[in-house]
Amino acid sequence: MGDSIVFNDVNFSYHSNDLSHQALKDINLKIPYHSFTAIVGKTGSGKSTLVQQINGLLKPTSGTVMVGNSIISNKTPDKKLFKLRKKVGIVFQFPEHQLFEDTVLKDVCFGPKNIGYNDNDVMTLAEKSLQVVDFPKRLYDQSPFNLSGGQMRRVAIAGVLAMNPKILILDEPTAGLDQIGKRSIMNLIYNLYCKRNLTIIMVTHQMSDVSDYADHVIVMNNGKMVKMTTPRLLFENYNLVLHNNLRMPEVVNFAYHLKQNGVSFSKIPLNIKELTTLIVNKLHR
Ligand SMILES: Nc1ncnc2c1ncn2[C@@H]1O[C@H](COP(=O)(O)OP(=O)(O)OP(=O)(O)O)[C@@H](O)[C@H]1O
Repeated sequence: MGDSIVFNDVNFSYHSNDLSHQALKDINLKIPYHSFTAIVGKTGSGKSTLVQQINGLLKPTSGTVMVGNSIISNKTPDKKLFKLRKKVGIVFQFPEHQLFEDTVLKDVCFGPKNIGYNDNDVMTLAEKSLQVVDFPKRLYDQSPFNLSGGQMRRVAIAGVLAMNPKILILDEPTAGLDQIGKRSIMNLIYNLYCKRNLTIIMVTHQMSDVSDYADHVIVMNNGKMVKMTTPRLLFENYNLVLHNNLRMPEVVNFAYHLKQNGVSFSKIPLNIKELTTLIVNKLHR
């Protein structure tokens, strides 16, 4: 059985002497092994801060995070986190921030080399990972900074996969991509989830991705976890959606998915009901 992730009373402040501005407040949650968990919430609600606690990039100001048997607290020495970082890979919100070598191939080799694989294994792992993300061989010697947004995302994902993580964290993996690019990256992530037995944790503003791929969803607001639930139950609790994450494209997606999931509009307050009906009609025109 693989590792689950447990947060026990986690608080976090970027300025340890100023507890009036906590980025995370009293977080208690459990993410099961081999689940696909989406994290949603308004800008600044603490999503990125939350996921960075899982591989110890940020350590809780108080409380603990458990990943399997590994424990992360503010007392955990950095050298103890090395093993954990092999197990938990993060693809950051801006992939260009994690690419720094002068060619794609060197970039993907960096991770496995850094964690101690020998040169032959490094090359095998890097090439295999680039194949898995469907990255064209003719571009291996290109600078990663000359690539399109979608290709850069693929290289960043390959770089993390080359370290054979068990848990893959993706912070807004489709931000800034067009619809085709978004769909293709999401298909790739979902394939990895199914074929590699990974546990996936994905920060997203795309409600349709929550409904299409996730089996659990965490709603954050102002540093607190408002709810951990299933996408289905989230859709049924429209007020929860409304108060935590309302942006126009999401209303469209939610209206559409409410309809698809056969959720009764009678559960929705009248003004929202009118709005969603209007949008759904527009969608099907
Ligand atoms: N490096 C930092 N130093 C100080 N404060 C920070 C830092 N990074 C984030 N914060 C603050 O912590 C809080 C949570 O930020 P976080 O980036 O986790 O939110 P988020 O939900 O991921 O937002 P977004 O959707 O915009 O990515 C915000 O108030 C933010 O301003």
